[in-house]
Amino acid sequence: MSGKRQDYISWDEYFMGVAELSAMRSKDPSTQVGACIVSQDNKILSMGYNGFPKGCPDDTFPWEREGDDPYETKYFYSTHSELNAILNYRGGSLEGSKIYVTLFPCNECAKAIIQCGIKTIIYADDKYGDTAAVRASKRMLRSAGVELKPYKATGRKLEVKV
Ligand SMILES: O=c1ccn([C@H]2C[C@H](O)[C@@H](COP(=O)(O)O)O2)c(=O)[nH]1
Ligand SMILES: [Zn+2]
Repeated sequence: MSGKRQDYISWDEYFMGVAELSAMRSKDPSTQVGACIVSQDNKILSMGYNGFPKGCPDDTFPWEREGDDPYETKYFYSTHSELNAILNYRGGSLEGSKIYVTLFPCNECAKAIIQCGIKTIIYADDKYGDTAAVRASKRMLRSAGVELKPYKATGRKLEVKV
């Protein structure tokens, strides 16, 4: 046999795969989200997943979605995957980069994405697409000229042995 392998994964499969793998680090019992920021020349710049900030332990802060008191729900505390990926970056500017996300970014993440100069979003799931938060997100992103690309799933199962 000669020549290169033919069944290697595509760039999109690679980066969405990294976003999916990042999501597997999330402790959120209902929705695990992962993000992978990539340069224009396909270098991985940063990654993130949804979770509580440093110093806010996973075992003492609440993971509940609902409750009489919002103080005891996760929403006040969880840092979204996209924001974590942006904040995790230590290299300078993210201007012109792309972000692969397993879930379409909310309005707060959209603001951060726009302001740090990310120009393309490749997203897998859009399960909250009908909510005001995601509609507002799309409104801002479109207005700011950020390209929104649904990820075209290939159905390939990526297996890693660890
Ligand atoms: O843009 C987003 C939107 C949401 N997330 C995180 C925040 C939460 O941890 C979960 C959503 O939980 P639900 O139980 O599905 O409401 O997803 C994010 O990381 N990025
Ligand atoms: Zn968000």
